Amino acid sequence: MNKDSKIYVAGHRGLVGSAILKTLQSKGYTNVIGRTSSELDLSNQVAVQKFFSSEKPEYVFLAAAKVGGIVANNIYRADFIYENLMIQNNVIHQSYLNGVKKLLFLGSTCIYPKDCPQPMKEEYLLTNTLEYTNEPYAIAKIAGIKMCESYNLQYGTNFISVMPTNLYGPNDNFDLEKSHVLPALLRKIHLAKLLSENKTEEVLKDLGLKNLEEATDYLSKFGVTAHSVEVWGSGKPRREFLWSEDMADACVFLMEKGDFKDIINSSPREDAEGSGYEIRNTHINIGTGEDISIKNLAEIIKDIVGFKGNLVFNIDRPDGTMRKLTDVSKLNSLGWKHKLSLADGIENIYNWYINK
Ligand SMILES: NC(=O)C1=CN([C@@H]2O[C@H](COP(=O)(O)OP(=O)(O)OC[C@H]3O[C@@H](n4cnc5c(N)ncnc54)[C@H](OP(=O)(O)O)[C@@H]3O)[C@@H](O)[C@H]2O)C=CC1
Ligand SMILES: C[C@H]1O[C@H](OP(=O)(O)OP(=O)(O)OC[C@H]2O[C@@H](n3cnc4c(=O)[nH]c(N)nc43)[C@H](O)[C@@H]2O)[C@@H](O)[C@@H](O)C1=O
Repeated sequence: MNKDSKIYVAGHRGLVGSAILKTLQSKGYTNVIGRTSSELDLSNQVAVQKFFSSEKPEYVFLAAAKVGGIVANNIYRADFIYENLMIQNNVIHQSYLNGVKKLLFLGSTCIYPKDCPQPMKEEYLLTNTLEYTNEPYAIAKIAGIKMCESYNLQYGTNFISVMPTNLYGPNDNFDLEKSHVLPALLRKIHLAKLLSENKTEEVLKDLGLKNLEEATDYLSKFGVTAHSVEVWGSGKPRREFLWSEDMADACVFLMEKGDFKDIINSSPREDAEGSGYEIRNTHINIGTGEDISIKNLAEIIKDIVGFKGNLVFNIDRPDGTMRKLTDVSKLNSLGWKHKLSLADGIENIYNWYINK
């Protein structure tokens, strides 16, 4: 990518897209474009066709998607598979038709089997059954990986798929029901602390409500009181967390590196001799290679926020996959490693949240 190359960041207001935009701008890229979902609905084939043929981006970061935590994935199953397939089909296909030089597709580590050997290597894709709570989303992401691979093989495109671990950072979704664990726990524990200190005005401001009774009623649905905070599941599942700006740095690093073939270790497939299908690994993991139990995560957040009450584990809520630790040796061997520790990241995001 040259500093004046036309770069389209799809989903530039989201957690990852906003971090990619910031990283590109700080590195001196001057021709970065974005569209909100109301300006350009990426699930609309005609609108995406018009956008690509008029704007002709040279590079594409595909960070627009229907995203949510375990419960959102489990409830809105149709929306997660439909919207993600539509968005990625439109953007990947138009990128091919319009001669995009390089595209980076963001998948997720939920593409790996539910009981995957740990740490999860790239080659474990499609070796066993998926976790049920996010199966529709994972199937859409696998379709995206296979789409990039297939276009590379058939049309000689330069499309890379990356599989990030659980991410967090500025511009995350803090909805108490639909968000991921880290922003949800941070907000719940923060609100419980405010309740315990009788900071009514701040509680109402955070929730956008008018009276304390309404607020306590609402918070009780999420197990948030002045004395305790509900944590979903058993607390035993382990997750790996990466700061969104480290994620963005890895994405830009990979886009600045050579062709996808230089990045994704190519080696002949044993089962594809003579077919022309010669790329074994289709994607690359992005993570820290370190994980933590949800119970420990909640305790760290509690310490950082300064809440003195209890954590209550609600086993009527799903645990999901018990462990999904990424093997990041491929990414590390290319020369990239994450910078921010989880404790520093939680401090950062808590400061961001209370000052936003
Ligand atoms: N968050 C995480 O922990 C993880 C995320 N990922 C992947 O990373 C990528 C980015 O996720 P994240 O930043 O967290 O998601 P966010 O929900 O924060 O942002 C997604 C963005 O996508 C845009 N978008 C959604 N639907 C449409 C549409 N129909 N048309 C146009 N734009 C649309 C939204 O735009 P607007 O704001 O304008 O409405 C939004 O800004 C996704 O592919 C996700 O699957 C992977 C692993 C973990
Ligand atoms: C990134 C990844 O994110 C999703 O998968 P997930 O990792 O299971 O998502 P999660 O962050 O929502 O939960 C992680 C763990 O944490 C527990 N947990 C405790 N208390 C809360 C809580 O208050 N909220 C949430 N959301 N989870 C909680 C929760 O029960 C689970 O055991 C995919 O659907 C898919 O989107 C995907 O790719």
